[in-house]
Amino acid sequence: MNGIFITGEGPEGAGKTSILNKLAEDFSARGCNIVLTREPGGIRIAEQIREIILNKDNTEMDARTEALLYAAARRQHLVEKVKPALEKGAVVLCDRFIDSSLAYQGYARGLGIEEVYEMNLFATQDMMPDATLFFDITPEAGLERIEKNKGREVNRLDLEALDFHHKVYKGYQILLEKFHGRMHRIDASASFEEVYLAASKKFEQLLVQKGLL
Ligand SMILES: Nc1ncnc2c1ncn2[C@@H]1O[C@H](COP(=O)(O)OP(=O)(O)OP(=O)(O)O)[C@@H](O)[C@H]1O
Ligand SMILES: Cc1cn([C@H]2C[C@H](O)[C@@H](COP(=O)(O)O)O2)c(=O)[nH]c1=O
Repeated sequence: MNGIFITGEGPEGAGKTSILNKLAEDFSARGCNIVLTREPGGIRIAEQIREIILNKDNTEMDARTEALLYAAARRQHLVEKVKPALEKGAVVLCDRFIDSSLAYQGYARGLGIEEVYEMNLFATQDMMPDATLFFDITPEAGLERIEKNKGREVNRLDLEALDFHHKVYKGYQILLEKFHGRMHRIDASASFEEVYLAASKKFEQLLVQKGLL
């Protein structure tokens, strides 16, 4: 593939969406071909699956059903949007990807990181991101930001107990070790300006290395 596939990961309220939006805006202005997208979603079918997964009324959803739905949305999004963009040499910037499944379904839901990884590799045909920016924040601090953000709709996973969000955080720490070459930790507890500076520095480095900037 000619482009580069970069994902943003982290617990709820880490600031991923805000930072990725600004990266896309600023680097597009510098002439980069940025495709900003998200998971679950980014295309029609995956947005429909998102509605099912995140609907607050779907409290009876089984953990494996949940994991399979995320993987199904991922598959469709990858073939329909991500791969074609990469083939055209774009910088694909995706808000969450496989690591979310490993942290949330694999570790926090207790399905097993390796089991969920295997199932997702079937969905992606072994495709993984080139690099991942991990926005590191404690669950308490992230959830506090979300509470202050009155405009944001609360989804089914936000409503999980604090213990679940602690497990998600622990899951991500395991992934940081497992994928230390790919995942780049960014301290997301700092001010927006400081977090953006750290993220844009790393992002720029990745694009330069790939010859895309
Ligand atoms: N560094 C920061 N300091 C304080 N508030 C921030 C910071 N970054 C983002 N915020 C605010 O925190 C809230 C959550 O940010 P954002 O939606 O970008 O996080 P997120 O990681 O995408 O969350 P989620 O994954 O739960 O959707 C927003 O109101 C945003 O303006
Ligand atoms: C891709 C993916 C996501 N999740 C969870 C993480 C969040 O709680 C929601 C997505 O909401 P956001 O506001 O867009 O961050 O879904 C997950 O559990 N597993 C996944 O693979």
